[in-house]
Amino acid sequence: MKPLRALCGGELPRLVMFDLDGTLIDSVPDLAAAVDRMLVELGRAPVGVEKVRDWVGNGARVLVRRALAGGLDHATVGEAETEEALARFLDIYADCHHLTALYPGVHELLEALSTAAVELAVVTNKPERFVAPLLEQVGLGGYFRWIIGGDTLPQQKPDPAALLQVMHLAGVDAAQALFVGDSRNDVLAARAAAVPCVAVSYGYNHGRPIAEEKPNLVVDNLAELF
Ligand SMILES: O=C(O)COP(=O)(O)O
Ligand SMILES: [Mg+2]
Repeated sequence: MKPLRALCGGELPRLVMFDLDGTLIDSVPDLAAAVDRMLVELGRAPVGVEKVRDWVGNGARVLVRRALAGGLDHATVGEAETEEALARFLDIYADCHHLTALYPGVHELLEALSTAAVELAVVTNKPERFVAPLLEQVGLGGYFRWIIGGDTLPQQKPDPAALLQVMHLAGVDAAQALFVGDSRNDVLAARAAAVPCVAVSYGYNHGRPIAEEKPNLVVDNLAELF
């Protein structure tokens, strides 16, 4: 696991925290199906998977607001409209997990890290209630000691609060930890927590190359890490 050691001062990290959507799982086909069903129920036109791919990354509430606005800028969407649509979306998405799949290399990396007794966590902006069932469904049920969702704490990424919380629970400082994500929010959260950040090139970053955010390392497949 040479690339991991190189990022953590020559030692293996003691804790690796992972983003979920776009990093471990390709969840956009299901998220898009749920967004489109919500829009149709509200009497609007569906938007399709490519648009939704660019709108994921700031949690369910922002995703729904972007869908209502038809674009990234959702400032004009009203509160009552948001609440009604969000309730529908959460209800629909709860039954919409059959298209979600693991990315290549994920299972192998998690297996290698847990064999090396590295602690693992998920830090996602996705609502917490969906995380454990999804991990179970894609065969990652047993790997993660801590799961922080987008509604677990008052703050979401890019705020570093969730990363700091997991490091505190694990008794690990920033130099012994690593964060792996796919979006600008992940790189910013890791930087604010002073944790080295690996970014995957295949995820969801509003259609922009993640290298622009200057993570410590970019990989095309997580298997490159070991
Ligand atoms: O639900 C989202 O918006 C994205 O979640 P993520 O933080 O796992 O990428
Ligand atoms: Mg992500």
